[in-house]
Amino acid sequence: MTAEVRDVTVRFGRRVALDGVTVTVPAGAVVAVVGGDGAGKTTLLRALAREVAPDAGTVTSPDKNRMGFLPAGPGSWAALTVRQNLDFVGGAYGLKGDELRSRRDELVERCGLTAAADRQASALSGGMRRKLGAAMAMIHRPALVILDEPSTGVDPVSRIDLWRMVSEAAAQGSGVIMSTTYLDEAERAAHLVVLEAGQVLVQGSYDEVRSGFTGTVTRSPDPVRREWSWRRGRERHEYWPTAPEGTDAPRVDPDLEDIVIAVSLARSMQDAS
Ligand SMILES: Nc1ncnc2c1ncn2[C@@H]1O[C@H](COP(=O)(O)OP(=O)(O)OP(=O)(O)O)[C@@H](O)[C@H]1O
Repeated sequence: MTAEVRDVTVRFGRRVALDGVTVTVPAGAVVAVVGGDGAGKTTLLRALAREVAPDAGTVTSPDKNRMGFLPAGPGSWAALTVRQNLDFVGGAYGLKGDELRSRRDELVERCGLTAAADRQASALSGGMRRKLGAAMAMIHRPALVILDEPSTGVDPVSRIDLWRMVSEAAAQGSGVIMSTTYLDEAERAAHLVVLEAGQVLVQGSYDEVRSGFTGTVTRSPDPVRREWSWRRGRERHEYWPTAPEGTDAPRVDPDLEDIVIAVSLARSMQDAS
């Protein structure tokens, strides 16, 4: 195990950002954290990076110099070029000379920024800047890589670069935890954690999450209970915690998006009742 939060609660004033959350990041694995706005993703990552102290529970993570953290903000210095940003953080982590240069050049190439290597970070697109920030978090091959929405704003082709970097870091033994709003991306992770309102709704491998899902999802242009339905393409999907009633709409094999929405709907209906 590389890092873990166990029964962690974090409060900001009266707001509970994390409520009894337990998540483990194994060495060599990628853990994806998904959840809506305000679900607690950033707080979970900041707790692991030891930027927020828990009000209850325990956080186990490596020393600061064995972690790499891409925060929710820009994650790089606007006035420095791509190469200078990487040199600066690499140097801060003790890399120097040829080792630093070759690791920097490798990462510049991996994240598709070779043509932009001498451009200031302020002149990069939002997506390029996220990739640079992710590269900066990995330059020293840390035991734990923490990435807060590295792929937000990154185009679909560049997301492949980013995913390759993340997979390589895990293949070399780092534990990686990243938040993402893209559920297809989360499906690729070894382990996924779905947060809502500071609590873990479900977690496990994609197969575990799928096999633990109960109920039925149907599809039709006209759902029977609109409040239990959501748009998917031209139709709507509808969740039935037990068997469907009053419809012979075809069933669908739910993907992660269906599962996350269905489980959140069930939770919010339960809270409302
Ligand atoms: N520094 C803070 N001070 C006060 N409240 C905070 C602070 N940080 C987070 N919160 C609150 O804690 C809750 C969880 O926030 P967090 O940023 O962890 O969620 P998130 O899942 O990352 O959301 P988003 O995707 O919108 O960033 C929210 O209600 C948020 O308003």
